[in-house]
Amino acid sequence: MPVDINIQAKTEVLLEALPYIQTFKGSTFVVKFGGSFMDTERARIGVATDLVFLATVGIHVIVVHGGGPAINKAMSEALIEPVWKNGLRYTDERTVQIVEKTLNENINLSVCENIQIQKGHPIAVKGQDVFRCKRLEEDSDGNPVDLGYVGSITSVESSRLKRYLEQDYMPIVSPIGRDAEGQLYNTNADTAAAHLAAAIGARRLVYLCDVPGLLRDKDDPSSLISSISQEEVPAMKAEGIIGTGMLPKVESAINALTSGVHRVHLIDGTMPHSILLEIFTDKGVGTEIVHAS
Ligand SMILES: Nc1ncnc2c1ncn2[C@@H]1O[C@H](COP(=O)(O)OP(=O)(O)O)[C@@H](O)[C@H]1O
Ligand SMILES: CC(=O)N[C@@H](CCC(=O)OP(=O)(O)O)C(=O)O
Repeated sequence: MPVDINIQAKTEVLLEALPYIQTFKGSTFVVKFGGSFMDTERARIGVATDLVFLATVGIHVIVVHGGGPAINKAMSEALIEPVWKNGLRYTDERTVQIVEKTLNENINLSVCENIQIQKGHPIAVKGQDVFRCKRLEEDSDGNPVDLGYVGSITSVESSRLKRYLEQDYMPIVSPIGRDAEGQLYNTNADTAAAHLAAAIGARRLVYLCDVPGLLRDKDDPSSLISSISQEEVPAMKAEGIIGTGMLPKVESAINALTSGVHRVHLIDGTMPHSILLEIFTDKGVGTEIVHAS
């Protein structure tokens, strides 16, 4: 009887995934779900399916979501003009209320709903119950900045998240912090995800964005860099290859790697099932940033 090529190819895909599934079973992955592509239903459902797949094969998944475009929209409705400095939103008293409401009441619940539709077990977690912050006073180069209620994360209270993981929930966390007095702070979601990955001892940190990964020329999708070591990053920054948008991801990636995360992935969240293709195939589809050798 002739062998069905289709069945053989499908079998090969499943078998290629087996060693990865065996290796990652019981590990923790932190996945940052960027706001830039959340408005596409296909992407939202595709990402949710992949996350539920990871959880079903025994990987503990924590999602940190963004929501920049939704915050812009809510600010515009409140007649507030967004102001950005080095990729961070200037956040006054009214804006921090809008950020909190948009992220916790709108985006977070929508991400939970999509996970639930795919038969996963999400649990909504307000970032202010996890991230301890102080006012951000310096940028990443050490220069003084005044961004209002933008927070710098000082610690992560991970015990609640660990408990949720033990109970097989998938925590969905917003990027908001608070200080000891209860003041809320807006934090960059990329930075929050990296702090969380480091604190929880994650094996992988995955950034989902709206580009194929780190590109040598950001306007040319074919210039994808498949793998780099953290020690190559300073030269790429100096050459101007890593620009606004990618900068917080790559800088946070380095901090996470330095704090014990094994590997960081930058992948295209709009590409159908990019998470599965990156994690469970030999070649991957995005960029991986690995420890200095
Ligand atoms: N070298 C680079 N490779 C890829 N993207 C880059 C690069 N430098 C800057 N970028 C920009 O970073 C953006 C991704 O970051 P961002 O818009 O903040 O996404 P998100 O909101 O999903 O976190 C890309 O859309 C791209 O414009
Ligand atoms: C301080 C700061 O800039 N916070 C971000 C928080 C949301 C975020 O990071 O969302 P994305 O991942 O979609 O960009 C903001 O206000 O937009």
